[in-house]
Amino acid sequence: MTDGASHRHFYLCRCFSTDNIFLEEYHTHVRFVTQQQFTLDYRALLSRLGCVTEQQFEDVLNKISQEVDRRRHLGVMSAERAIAIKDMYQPFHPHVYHLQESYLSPKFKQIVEYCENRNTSEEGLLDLLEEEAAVRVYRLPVFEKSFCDELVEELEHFEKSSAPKGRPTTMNHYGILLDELGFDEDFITPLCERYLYPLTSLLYPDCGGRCLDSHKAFVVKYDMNEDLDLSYHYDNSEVTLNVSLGKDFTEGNLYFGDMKQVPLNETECSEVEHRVTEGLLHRGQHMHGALPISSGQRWNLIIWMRASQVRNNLCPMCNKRPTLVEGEGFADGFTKPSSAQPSTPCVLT
Ligand SMILES: O=C(O)CCC(=O)C(=O)O
Ligand SMILES: [Fe+2]
Repeated sequence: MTDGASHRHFYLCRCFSTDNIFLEEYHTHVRFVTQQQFTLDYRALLSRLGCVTEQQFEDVLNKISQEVDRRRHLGVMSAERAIAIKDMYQPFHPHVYHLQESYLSPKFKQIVEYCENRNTSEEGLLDLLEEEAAVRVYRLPVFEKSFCDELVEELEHFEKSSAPKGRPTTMNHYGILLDELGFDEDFITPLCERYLYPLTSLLYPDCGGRCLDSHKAFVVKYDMNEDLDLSYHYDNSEVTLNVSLGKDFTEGNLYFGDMKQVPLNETECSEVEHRVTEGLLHRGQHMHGALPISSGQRWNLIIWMRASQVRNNLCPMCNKRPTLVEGEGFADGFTKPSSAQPSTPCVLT
């Protein structure tokens, strides 16, 4: 990452163990600090959503307790899995772990080259991009098809192996955490630094697009017998890239509403199609979800890109100044101000 960010220490916000706990059955996110607070805040709402009996409420409390437990141990468990994977897993296509120019679509490289020129402008870049699929959601070619096929083959091979596997996010059950599998250093980090940040700098200067310094990368998978869709949410990112890798699928469009501050009843959604090899760039706080696929299998590469300078002021998940707690690796992208760090301000325009 820029300024040697990979050697920096990153943190989580304390809200990670209390906020945004997703209750699948009720398609809603909740906050749990104490049972008393939770009952007061959510009993009536949950009962309107169908959680009526004592037993149902008890089940909800148990689910929350399991999720909180999972989150508390997540960093350590993930680091342990990464070590075990390195130890026992034999990659099928070892070369896909190292980003090469030949994996990238020539048009993508041309767009990035444009961004690196001296006389660039957002307008000039928008002319080169495929389309603005929804407000400030940009479509662009990213990979060559042959690379997408090999990457999915690699991921399927990993899925079938006996190596330990984590869950990409609280909301996705199926998919792969790419840092655990060893994609960070030679693939995701160079993809971000060399290719994506020049783009985000021009497209999202107001959301930290010029000072992105860490990421969380994962692959989500939808299958007729597994997850079909994804509920409406915002990401734990400043800017997200979502690339369709295949395989064959029908439906499963993304839909975008408004920024998370806008009330739902004032929101109109627009649907955006996934096209294999192409990526969609969007603001992390732009609410979105995925419609169910109606056949096949859909794999997407998701990169949540984060700007410590933005999130250090306001945690995007609890909307408060973050209270830092220790985490592993890039954690959730928060940093402690330190005199040892260069203090070039990231200007938000
Ligand atoms: O299924 C998709 O394409 C969207 C996934 C997504 O929004 C996420 O994982 O944050
Ligand atoms: Fe998302």
